[in-house]
Amino acid sequence: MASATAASSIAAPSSAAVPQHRHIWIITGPAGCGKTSVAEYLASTFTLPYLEGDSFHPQANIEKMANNIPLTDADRWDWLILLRDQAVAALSSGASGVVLTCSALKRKYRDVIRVASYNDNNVLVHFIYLSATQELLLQRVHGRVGHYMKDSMVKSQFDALEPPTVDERDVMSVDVSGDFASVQQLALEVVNQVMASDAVIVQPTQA
Ligand SMILES: Nc1ncnc2c1ncn2[C@@H]1O[C@H](COP(=O)(O)OP(=O)(O)O)[C@@H](O)[C@H]1O
Ligand SMILES: O=C(O)[C@H](O)[C@@H](O)[C@H](O)[C@H](O)COP(=O)(O)O
Repeated sequence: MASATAASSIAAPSSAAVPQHRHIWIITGPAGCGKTSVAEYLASTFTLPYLEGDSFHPQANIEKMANNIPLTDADRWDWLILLRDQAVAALSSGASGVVLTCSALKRKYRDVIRVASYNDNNVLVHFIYLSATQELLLQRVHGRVGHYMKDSMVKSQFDALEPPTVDERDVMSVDVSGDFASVQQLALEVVNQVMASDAVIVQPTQA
Protein backbone atom coordinates (compact mmCIF):
# COMPACT_ATOMS: atom_id res chain seq x y z
CA MET A 1 0.00 0.00 0.00
CA ALA A 2 1.35 3.39 -0.87
CA SER A 3 1.65 5.72 2.03
CA ALA A 4 2.44 9.38 1.73
CA THR A 5 5.11 10.68 4.05
CA ALA A 6 5.28 14.31 5.06
CA ALA A 7 8.22 14.80 2.68
CA SER A 8 6.59 13.13 -0.34
CA SER A 9 3.33 14.99 0.07
CA ILE A 10 5.06 18.29 -0.69
CA ALA A 11 4.96 18.67 -4.47
CA ALA A 12 8.43 19.10 -5.94
CA PRO A 13 8.67 22.13 -8.20
CA SER A 14 8.42 20.73 -11.72
CA SER A 15 10.54 21.54 -14.75
CA ALA A 16 8.92 23.53 -17.53
CA ALA A 17 9.24 23.47 -21.33
CA VAL A 18 9.86 27.05 -22.37
CA PRO A 19 9.80 28.12 -26.05
CA GLN A 20 12.97 29.84 -27.26
CA HIS A 21 11.23 31.95 -29.89
CA ARG A 22 8.01 33.76 -30.65
CA HIS A 23 6.15 32.28 -33.59
CA ILE A 24 4.21 33.58 -36.57
CA TRP A 25 1.94 30.82 -37.90
CA ILE A 26 0.71 31.61 -41.39
CA ILE A 27 -2.10 29.41 -42.61
CA THR A 28 -1.79 29.39 -46.39
CA GLY A 29 -3.33 27.99 -49.55
CA PRO A 30 -5.81 28.97 -52.25
CA ALA A 31 -9.35 30.19 -51.59
CA GLY A 32 -11.50 27.58 -49.91
CA CYS A 33 -8.70 25.38 -48.54
CA GLY A 34 -9.89 26.00 -44.98
CA LYS A 35 -7.50 28.71 -43.78
CA THR A 36 -10.15 30.40 -41.67
CA SER A 37 -11.35 27.25 -39.93
CA VAL A 38 -7.84 25.95 -39.24
CA ALA A 39 -6.62 29.36 -38.01
CA GLU A 40 -9.58 29.80 -35.66
CA TYR A 41 -8.99 26.34 -34.26
CA LEU A 42 -5.24 26.87 -33.67
CA ALA A 43 -5.71 30.34 -32.23
CA SER A 44 -8.29 29.13 -29.74
CA THR A 45 -6.37 25.96 -28.87
CA PHE A 46 -3.14 27.85 -28.12
CA THR A 47 -4.83 31.08 -26.94
CA LEU A 48 -3.07 33.20 -29.54
CA PRO A 49 -4.21 36.34 -31.34
CA TYR A 50 -5.66 35.67 -34.77
CA LEU A 51 -5.37 37.93 -37.79
CA GLU A 52 -7.72 37.22 -40.69
CA GLY A 53 -5.76 38.29 -43.76
CA ASP A 54 -8.87 39.06 -45.78
CA SER A 55 -9.85 41.85 -43.39
CA PHE A 56 -6.69 43.80 -44.23
CA HIS A 57 -7.32 44.11 -47.97
CA PRO A 58 -7.95 47.65 -49.24
CA GLN A 59 -11.47 48.15 -50.53
CA ALA A 60 -10.15 48.24 -54.12
CA ASN A 61 -8.85 44.68 -53.78
CA ILE A 62 -12.14 43.44 -52.30
CA GLU A 63 -14.05 45.03 -55.16
CA LYS A 64 -11.78 43.42 -57.73
CA MET A 65 -12.15 39.98 -56.20
CA ALA A 66 -15.91 40.39 -55.79
CA ASN A 67 -16.04 41.21 -59.50
CA ASN A 68 -14.10 38.05 -60.37
CA ILE A 69 -10.91 39.94 -61.21
CA PRO A 70 -7.80 38.22 -59.83
CA LEU A 71 -5.37 40.40 -57.92
CA THR A 72 -2.00 41.21 -59.46
CA ASP A 73 1.38 41.21 -57.73
CA ALA A 74 1.09 45.01 -57.50
CA ASP A 75 -2.29 44.69 -55.73
CA ARG A 76 -0.78 42.34 -53.17
CA TRP A 77 2.54 43.88 -52.10
CA ASP A 78 1.22 46.47 -49.66
CA TRP A 79 -1.30 43.97 -48.28
CA LEU A 80 1.45 41.41 -47.62
CA ILE A 81 3.66 43.98 -45.93
CA LEU A 82 0.71 45.12 -43.81
CA LEU A 83 0.04 41.51 -42.76
CA ARG A 84 3.67 41.06 -41.78
CA ASP A 85 3.64 44.33 -39.82
CA GLN A 86 0.42 43.36 -38.05
CA ALA A 87 1.85 39.98 -37.07
CA VAL A 88 5.04 41.58 -35.75
CA ALA A 89 2.95 44.14 -33.85
CA ALA A 90 0.96 41.36 -32.18
CA LEU A 91 4.22 39.79 -30.97
CA SER A 92 5.57 43.17 -29.86
CA SER A 93 2.46 43.56 -27.71
CA GLY A 94 3.56 40.52 -25.74
CA ALA A 95 1.95 37.54 -27.49
CA SER A 96 4.09 34.40 -27.63
CA GLY A 97 2.72 33.68 -31.08
CA VAL A 98 0.19 34.84 -33.61
CA VAL A 99 -1.94 33.03 -36.19
CA LEU A 100 -2.42 34.71 -39.55
CA THR A 101 -4.38 33.65 -42.64
CA CYS A 102 -2.93 34.60 -46.00
CA SER A 103 -3.16 32.69 -49.24
CA ALA A 104 0.57 33.43 -49.88
CA LEU A 105 0.18 31.79 -53.26
CA LYS A 106 3.65 32.56 -54.61
CA ARG A 107 7.07 32.04 -53.18
CA LYS A 108 7.89 35.73 -53.38
CA TYR A 109 4.79 36.46 -51.26
CA ARG A 110 5.98 34.01 -48.62
CA ASP A 111 9.36 35.76 -48.79
CA VAL A 112 7.69 39.04 -47.82
CA ILE A 113 6.44 37.48 -44.58
CA ARG A 114 9.79 35.74 -43.96
CA VAL A 115 11.39 39.16 -43.54
CA ALA A 116 9.81 39.24 -40.05
CA SER A 117 12.39 36.73 -38.82
CA TYR A 118 15.31 38.38 -40.65
CA ASN A 119 14.52 41.55 -38.72
CA ASP A 120 14.24 39.82 -35.35
CA ASN A 121 16.15 36.68 -34.38
CA ASN A 122 13.59 35.92 -31.68
CA VAL A 123 10.84 35.46 -34.24
CA LEU A 124 10.27 32.30 -36.27
CA VAL A 125 7.92 32.22 -39.26
CA HIS A 126 6.08 28.99 -40.12
CA PHE A 127 3.75 28.35 -43.04
CA ILE A 128 1.09 25.70 -42.71
CA TYR A 129 0.17 25.01 -46.32
CA LEU A 130 -3.30 23.52 -46.70
CA SER A 131 -3.09 21.29 -49.71
CA ALA A 132 -6.07 20.22 -51.81
CA THR A 133 -7.09 19.65 -55.40
CA GLN A 134 -8.74 22.38 -57.44
CA GLU A 135 -11.89 20.23 -57.75
CA LEU A 136 -12.27 19.97 -53.98
CA LEU A 137 -11.80 23.71 -53.49
CA LEU A 138 -14.32 24.49 -56.21
CA GLN A 139 -16.86 22.44 -54.27
CA ARG A 140 -16.00 24.08 -50.94
CA VAL A 141 -16.06 27.65 -52.23
CA HIS A 142 -19.28 26.89 -54.09
CA GLY A 143 -20.85 25.75 -50.83
CA ARG A 144 -19.63 28.77 -48.84
CA VAL A 145 -22.12 31.58 -48.32
CA GLY A 146 -21.63 35.29 -47.65
CA HIS A 147 -18.06 35.64 -48.96
CA TYR A 148 -16.93 37.96 -51.75
CA MET A 149 -14.67 35.30 -53.24
CA LYS A 150 -16.77 33.11 -55.53
CA ASP A 151 -15.95 29.72 -57.02
CA SER A 152 -15.17 31.38 -60.36
CA MET A 153 -11.97 32.68 -58.70
CA VAL A 154 -10.63 29.26 -57.74
CA LYS A 155 -9.08 28.63 -61.16
CA SER A 156 -7.13 31.90 -61.11
CA GLN A 157 -5.88 31.08 -57.61
CA PHE A 158 -4.50 27.76 -58.92
CA ASP A 159 -3.04 29.51 -61.97
CA ALA A 160 -1.12 31.83 -59.65
CA LEU A 161 -0.23 29.14 -57.11
CA GLU A 162 3.40 28.16 -56.65
CA PRO A 163 3.09 25.23 -54.25
CA PRO A 164 5.87 25.33 -51.66
CA THR A 165 8.97 23.38 -52.64
CA VAL A 166 11.06 21.13 -50.36
CA ASP A 167 13.77 23.74 -49.93
CA GLU A 168 11.22 26.01 -48.19
CA ARG A 169 11.97 24.38 -44.86
CA ASP A 170 9.64 26.63 -42.90
CA VAL A 171 6.60 25.19 -44.71
CA MET A 172 4.60 22.24 -43.40
CA SER A 173 2.00 20.77 -45.66
CA VAL A 174 -1.34 19.51 -44.39
CA ASP A 175 -3.71 17.50 -46.57
CA VAL A 176 -7.18 19.03 -46.14
CA SER A 177 -9.23 16.40 -47.97
CA GLY A 178 -10.56 15.01 -44.69
CA ASP A 179 -13.32 16.38 -42.48
CA PHE A 180 -12.86 19.36 -40.12
CA ALA A 181 -11.80 17.25 -37.14
CA SER A 182 -9.11 15.33 -39.03
CA VAL A 183 -7.69 18.47 -40.65
CA GLN A 184 -7.59 20.22 -37.27
CA GLN A 185 -5.78 17.22 -35.79
CA LEU A 186 -3.14 17.28 -38.56
CA ALA A 187 -2.59 21.01 -38.08
CA LEU A 188 -2.33 20.54 -34.33
CA GLU A 189 0.33 17.84 -34.77
CA VAL A 190 2.38 20.13 -36.99
CA VAL A 191 2.31 22.96 -34.45
CA ASN A 192 3.07 20.63 -31.55
CA GLN A 193 6.08 19.22 -33.41
CA VAL A 194 7.53 22.67 -34.01
CA MET A 195 6.86 23.78 -30.44
CA ALA A 196 8.50 20.64 -29.05
CA SER A 197 11.64 21.24 -31.10
CA ASP A 198 11.73 24.89 -29.98
CA ALA A 199 11.37 24.15 -26.27
CA VAL A 200 14.14 24.15 -23.72
CA ILE A 201 13.55 22.42 -20.42
CA VAL A 202 14.02 24.83 -17.56
CA GLN A 203 14.68 23.33 -14.13
CA PRO A 204 13.23 25.14 -11.16
CA THR A 205 15.74 27.06 -9.07
CA GLN A 206 16.26 25.48 -5.64
CA ALA A 207 15.39 27.68 -2.68
N1 LIG B 1 -12.20 20.02 -43.80
C1 LIG B 1 -13.32 20.54 -44.30
N2 LIG B 1 -14.35 19.74 -44.63
C2 LIG B 1 -15.49 20.27 -45.16
N3 LIG B 1 -15.69 21.58 -45.39
C3 LIG B 1 -14.69 22.43 -45.08
C4 LIG B 1 -13.46 21.96 -44.52
N4 LIG B 1 -12.66 23.05 -44.32
C5 LIG B 1 -13.35 24.13 -44.73
N5 LIG B 1 -14.57 23.76 -45.18
C6 LIG B 1 -15.60 24.65 -45.72
O1 LIG B 1 -15.10 25.12 -46.97
C7 LIG B 1 -15.37 26.51 -47.12
C8 LIG B 1 -14.06 27.25 -47.26
O2 LIG B 1 -13.38 27.23 -46.02
P1 LIG B 1 -12.66 28.53 -45.46
O3 LIG B 1 -12.16 28.22 -44.09
O4 LIG B 1 -13.54 29.72 -45.63
O5 LIG B 1 -11.43 28.60 -46.49
P2 LIG B 1 -10.41 29.80 -46.76
O6 LIG B 1 -10.41 30.66 -45.53
O7 LIG B 1 -9.10 29.12 -47.01
O8 LIG B 1 -10.87 30.50 -48.00
C9 LIG B 1 -16.19 26.94 -45.91
O9 LIG B 1 -17.57 26.88 -46.23
C10 LIG B 1 -15.83 25.91 -44.86
O10 LIG B 1 -16.87 25.72 -43.94
O1 LIG C 1 -11.18 33.13 -48.18
C1 LIG C 1 -10.82 33.17 -49.35
O2 LIG C 1 -11.50 32.90 -50.33
C2 LIG C 1 -9.43 33.61 -49.61
O3 LIG C 1 -8.70 33.84 -48.45
C3 LIG C 1 -9.44 34.85 -50.48
O4 LIG C 1 -10.16 35.88 -49.94
C4 LIG C 1 -8.14 35.16 -51.06
O5 LIG C 1 -7.30 34.05 -51.09
C5 LIG C 1 -7.32 36.30 -50.65
O6 LIG C 1 -7.51 37.03 -49.52
C6 LIG C 1 -7.12 37.13 -51.84
O7 LIG C 1 -5.83 37.32 -52.07
P1 LIG C 1 -5.02 36.37 -53.06
O8 LIG C 1 -5.56 36.60 -54.44
O9 LIG C 1 -3.63 36.84 -52.84
O10 LIG C 1 -5.28 34.97 -52.62
